[in-house]
Amino acid sequence: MLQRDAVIDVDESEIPPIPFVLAFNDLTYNVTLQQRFGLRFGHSPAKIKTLLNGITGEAKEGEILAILGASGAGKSTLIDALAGQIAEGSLKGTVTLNGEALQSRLLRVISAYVMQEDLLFPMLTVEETLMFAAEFRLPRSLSKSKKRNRVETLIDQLGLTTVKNTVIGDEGHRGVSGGERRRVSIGTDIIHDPIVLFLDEPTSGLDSTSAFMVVQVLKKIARSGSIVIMSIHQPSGRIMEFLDRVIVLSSGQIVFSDSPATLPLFFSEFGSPIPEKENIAEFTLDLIKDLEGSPEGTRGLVEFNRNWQHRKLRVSQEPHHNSSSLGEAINASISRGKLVSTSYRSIPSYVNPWWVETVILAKRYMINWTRTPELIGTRVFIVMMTGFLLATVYWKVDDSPRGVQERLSFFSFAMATMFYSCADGLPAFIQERYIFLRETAHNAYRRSSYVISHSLVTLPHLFALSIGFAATTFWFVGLNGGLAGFIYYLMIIFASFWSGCSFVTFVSGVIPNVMMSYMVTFGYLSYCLLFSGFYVNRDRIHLYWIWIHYISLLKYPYEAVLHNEFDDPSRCFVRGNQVFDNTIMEGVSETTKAKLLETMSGYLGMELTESTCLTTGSDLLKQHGIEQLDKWGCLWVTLAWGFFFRILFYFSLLLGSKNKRA
Ligand SMILES: Nc1ncnc2c1ncn2[C@@H]1O[C@H](COP(=O)(O)OP(=O)(O)OP(=O)(O)O)[C@@H](O)[C@H]1O
Repeated sequence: MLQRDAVIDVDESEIPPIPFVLAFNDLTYNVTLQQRFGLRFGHSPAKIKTLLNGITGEAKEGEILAILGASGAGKSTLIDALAGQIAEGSLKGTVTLNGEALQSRLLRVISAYVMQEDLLFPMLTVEETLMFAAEFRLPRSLSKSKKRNRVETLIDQLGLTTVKNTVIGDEGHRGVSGGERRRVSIGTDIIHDPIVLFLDEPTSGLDSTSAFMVVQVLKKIARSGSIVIMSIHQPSGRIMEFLDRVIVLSSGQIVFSDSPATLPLFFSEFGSPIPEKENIAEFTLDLIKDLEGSPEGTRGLVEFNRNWQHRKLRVSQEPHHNSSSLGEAINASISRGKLVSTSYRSIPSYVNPWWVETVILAKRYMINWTRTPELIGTRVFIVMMTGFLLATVYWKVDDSPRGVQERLSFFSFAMATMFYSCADGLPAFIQERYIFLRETAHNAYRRSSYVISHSLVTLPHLFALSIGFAATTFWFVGLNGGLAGFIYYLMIIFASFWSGCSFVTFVSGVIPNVMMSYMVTFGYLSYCLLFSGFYVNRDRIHLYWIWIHYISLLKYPYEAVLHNEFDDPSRCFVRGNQVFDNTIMEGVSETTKAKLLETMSGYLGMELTESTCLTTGSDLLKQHGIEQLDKWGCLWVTLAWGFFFRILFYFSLLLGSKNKRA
């Protein structure tokens, strides 16, 4: 239940603000370094590396707490520790919000974590991107118009009004600028108006103006009643002015923790005054680097900071903020218009039922997909071009022994086309996988909804491709079975597309690297082709490789089309006349021919004439070892492979998205 609209008329000045205070005490995080296998004998003791060492501090509502430090100082680790991204048990110390320990379920509702990468659908506009985020994260009870209002407010807050109808863009499509993209990315994470916002280097990769604008937006967000905690590498002087508190880290230890305005005094008392006109952040980081290189290290500075903190505590008259409970603070903040449900403790894990999630996901996919006509066009072109080539190369194949051979090779190539043409989806699947990881990290939707919607949206497209390919090849190649044969041929092509694309989707779920997934896909599909039964008959495959024959995705559709082609008992492929026309009989005397005819008739148990059928379609199927499954069995198994890989895809997403640090 969302409260903003119910309390919109409350006079905010009447409600005493109860600030949120996030406190962390003595955070310590150690990791055991992996020992490499070497040539040394005996056990070498496991090495422990301390990434965070006794970190204590606090962050308050309305303020930005920035974590500074050189590369490797532990900034991201500290953000992860505060954001609950380190598995329980590995992190020592406490993190509390107004005195209450932050459980991961509570964190998921009241916080947001903005990662460094901007993982967004490239062909959606800024407004659409935020609207979909609203559909996933705002309660279902909230009307569409209220969700739209929230998006409009956010667009305004993020300074994106002028580009709200511009697409995000990528390498191949012009879109919003890098700074704007970063702000959209932040927007998708804060759509639910979080109390605590964590950002890992939100300004990295941006020019100074864009970085400044991002921090300006963060300041606005903090002022609207949130705690903003971010890591930042080297802030400019202008950005430093926006920061309320700064924690400077060196090798996982705090070397400074206070308002940035006190940095000059701090360093002056430490004995290293900051020269005038020097960038404070740059000076700080350079000094730390120098100290880290000295034999003493930063020990002196750590100690000096500890004394500085004690002195400050003694002098400070500030009342302690943790006096009000989290519940009181949240109620007060809801009254002031914060978009948090009063039932935040019992909020369901997902805001929508699975079928709504499936529909929203499908809609988003379709919008993004239909805006990349070049990708759709390339795939259609490749499939249709292959169909056209096959139709012309195998034009009206006859039933002679050579024609039979050509039919077999046509089927083998045609079925492999379905699988290879699915591989073009690999990069897109992999890119989308990262968006999926980001969104499911905060329970935007169920993994199962994603898998279902992903499967459903591909079906119409695969069906259209199947019709195109089947229509171009069936009649021109002269395949058997009339309309019923065509319908079956269409079904098996569709089933092949389905199983091939399911396999490719599964690979993209397991291997996040594009090149590696291409290699695995093509490697596996070439083994499928080799063991499909076309190159080597089943009865000629060695026993130790026979299992590949059975897991070959191509075996079943290949056998299916052969059944469709050769099952007809009225068709004959070798007649008696072909025996006599054969060049083997050239120069053979009529007496010998008559003798031979008599012997063969005796062998066959019937009179051999020129019209006697010597090889029927079922003989051909037997010769090629295709007798284990009938045509419908082959179709069902092909379809079942598709479902099997979709289920594996689901499990790969389930296991692959447990992304907390150990
Ligand atoms: N699982 C791990 N095992 C061993 N060392 C680790 C592990 N995770 C992080 N580290 C090390 O801990 C240190 C701190 O890492 P962290 O990513 O927090 O640094 P950072 O200050 O955010 O750096 P950057 O600005 O480059 O992102 C680094 O030296 C890193 O190599």
